[in-house]
Amino acid sequence: RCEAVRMLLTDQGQEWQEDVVTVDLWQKGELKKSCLFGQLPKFRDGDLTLYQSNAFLRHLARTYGLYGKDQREAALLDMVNDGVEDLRLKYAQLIYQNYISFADYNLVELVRNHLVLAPGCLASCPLLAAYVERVSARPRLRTYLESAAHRDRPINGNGKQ
Ligand SMILES: N[C@@H](CCC(=O)N[C@@H](CS)C(=O)NCC(=O)O)C(=O)O
Repeated sequence: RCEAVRMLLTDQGQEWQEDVVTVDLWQKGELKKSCLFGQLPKFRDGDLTLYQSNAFLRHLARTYGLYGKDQREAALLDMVNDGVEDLRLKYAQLIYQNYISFADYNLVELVRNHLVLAPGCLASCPLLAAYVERVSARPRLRTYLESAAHRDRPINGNGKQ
């Protein structure tokens, strides 16, 4: 959420100071309570404090003459930036909520078969093991994988399972 701000400031030859918030500090809750919408990032320019990263960008755009030459251009730039925000929200959904494809089901199914035959086979592959765990833990999938329908279904047609 801050990277476009960093890019803008860098390209405009500006310097800034950052306070990096650790997950531990955030989880204590006090800072969250102090934030206007309960979220970071927070931006300070002199005595002006802002929340909402697009507001930071707009403020900096006004400061450094990056908001078009008149109201009409500013309106067009707002339109483009709102389009970028829509895309960012879809990106966030992909990364945080729906980061899986059909190939994941196919791979996890095959790796799980190996685990039935050789339960320790991923011992030296912690990343792969964690990935299989993560996909298998998706709520609907987990219920299915734990069901008798799945557990009792033979894996191999020749009985070698
Ligand atoms: N619309 C806000 C979104 C801010 C946001 O999503 N912040 C996240 C981190 S990127 C956050 O503070 N998450 C912690 C929480 O909600 O408790 C912006 O553009 O600044």
